[in-house]
Amino acid sequence: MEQRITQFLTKYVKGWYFPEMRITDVVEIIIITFLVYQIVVWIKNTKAWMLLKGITVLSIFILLAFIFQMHTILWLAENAVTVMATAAVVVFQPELRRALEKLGEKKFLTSVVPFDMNRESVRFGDETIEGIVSASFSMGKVKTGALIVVEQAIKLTEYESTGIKLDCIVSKQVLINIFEHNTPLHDGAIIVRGDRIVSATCYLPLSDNMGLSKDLGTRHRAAVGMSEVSDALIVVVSEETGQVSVAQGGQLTRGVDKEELWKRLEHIQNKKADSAGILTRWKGRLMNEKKSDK
Ligand SMILES: Nc1ncnc2c1ncn2[C@@H]1O[C@H](COP(=O)(O)OP(=O)(O)OP(=O)(O)O)[C@@H](O)[C@H]1O
Repeated sequence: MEQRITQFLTKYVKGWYFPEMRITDVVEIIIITFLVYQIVVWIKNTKAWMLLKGITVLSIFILLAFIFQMHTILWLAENAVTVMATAAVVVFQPELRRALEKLGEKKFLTSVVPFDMNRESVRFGDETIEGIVSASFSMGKVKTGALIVVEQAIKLTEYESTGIKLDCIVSKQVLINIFEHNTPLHDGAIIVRGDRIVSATCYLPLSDNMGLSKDLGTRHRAAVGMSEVSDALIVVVSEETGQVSVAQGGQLTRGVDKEELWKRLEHIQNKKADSAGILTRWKGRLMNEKKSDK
């Protein structure tokens, strides 16, 4: 294979210099390309994008200082590097944690190392999707605000504990009832794990993403914040406009329609839930719990 590549190159691209290439070099290039791409996507989707812009401006400034031999500025820059690197790690701790968690989620890792062999094949049923979609749009019609967090692989126990514990099957009626104005559970977010609502009135972390539209209030900021620190999909219904939006991976898609929301939920539906979850908590329907009327 390697010989054939070399022969081809020497035959058709004469006069060019090609260092000897082994298969491992090709694999290495592919891995590095993939890593660089992932880092660029990560930077683009987090506040690291702002940092990158700042670093670029600073680098240009230092380059100018170097060209014009401004020794004091160069000395300051040299000594500030370690402090700035430490500060960046502290500031970007949530993003770095999220990036490492994401690495652990990757399918290739689980296919190489079978960590969880007894996994469920479906995270939640179609009735749950139906319940979330129809409740969201019904609430949107009458401008009832709602915040629904659909948990994925990363367990949201720390956020669950900020709210009131629940244990009931997701249905359109239950969701509408929870978010009804002036009821004890309407404030904050609910967390959906599998087919069940496990907590209501939960407090979510607010995003400090400067790029978010200024007309968005704390409900939408909380949705984006939650999606920055976890892999959850968050459905937001605006009390002001009745619009249904979806936050995932730090990105907010505003004004989705029924089909789009259904597709987004369906996309995460078939990602497998981990076996530990199955052992410690039941997420599906109990024998005597019937499907709700739609
Ligand atoms: N950190 C949070 N965690 C969970 N829920 C929150 C959080 N912050 C605000 N909320 C919810 O959002 C409501 C306030 O929404 P606000 O009007 O500020 O946001 P908004 O994004 O403009 O949404 P809307 O379009 O519905 O008005 C609160 O009553 C509360 O239910």
